Amino acid sequence: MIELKNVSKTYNGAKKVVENISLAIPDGEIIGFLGPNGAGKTTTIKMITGILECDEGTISINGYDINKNSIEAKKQFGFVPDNPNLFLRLKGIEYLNFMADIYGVSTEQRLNRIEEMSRRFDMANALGDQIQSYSHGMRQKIMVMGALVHEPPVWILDEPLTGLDPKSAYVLKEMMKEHTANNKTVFFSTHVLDVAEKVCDRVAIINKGKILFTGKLDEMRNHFKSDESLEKIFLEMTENE
Ligand SMILES: Nc1ncnc2c1ncn2[C@@H]1O[C@H](COP(=O)(O)OP(=O)(O)OP(=O)(O)O)[C@@H](O)[C@H]1O
Repeated sequence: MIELKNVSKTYNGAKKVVENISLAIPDGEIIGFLGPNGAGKTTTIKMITGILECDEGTISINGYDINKNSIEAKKQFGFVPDNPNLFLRLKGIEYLNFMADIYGVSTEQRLNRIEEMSRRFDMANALGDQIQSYSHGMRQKIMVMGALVHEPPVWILDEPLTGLDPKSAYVLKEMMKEHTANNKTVFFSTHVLDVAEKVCDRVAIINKGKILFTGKLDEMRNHFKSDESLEKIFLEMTENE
């Protein structure tokens, strides 16, 4: 469970790019964070994960405040950033062991977990190579594997499906479903409506830093039909596919 209460953020004291957001992201459902480019998705995710501090409001993850009890809060989640070009000089396996070390995963647990994820993502033969030799999709997959190696209850993923080949996207979607079937949390951002429609149980729609809608997808469609400004955003997100 992730809870945001009255969260706001400005960069350099300028206009608020996130304005008074309140959101409850429950367990047991895949929640899509949907909005056009520049809407404030990444900024919000950076505040949830403690990379940025919010100017106002509070954020908690499974009850731990990300700013007041940050270590406990950070143990609760795995985070996949939108840019997978990180730790490029490490070999895949070195990166996974590094992440497992940070989160105190035992040797036996990490072996099982790495074996399972590399089989599902078809990465077993690449783990001995440096990440800089990987394709974009492979870099994304190793980031996902690193984020999930400690089996966090809460998954936070920023545009995780962009650039993944169809098979890997399918695998990740299946993993998200399995995770929420175990009553855990999956929160991921996308600017592509089609992705949200294929994966999410519920969506939260953000535009210009404000939450415009939260609810189920069929409710969203009805909402779009009856609201001109939402319809415009809907079109923008469809065009971005
Ligand atoms: N470091 C920064 N300094 C100043 N403004 C920023 C900074 N980072 C983001 N912004 C601005 O904040 C707004 C929200 O950006 P953000 O990256 O959160 O949007 P987003 O919804 O994730 O977009 P995208 O889908 O393009 O990634 C944008 O107007 C962006 O230009």
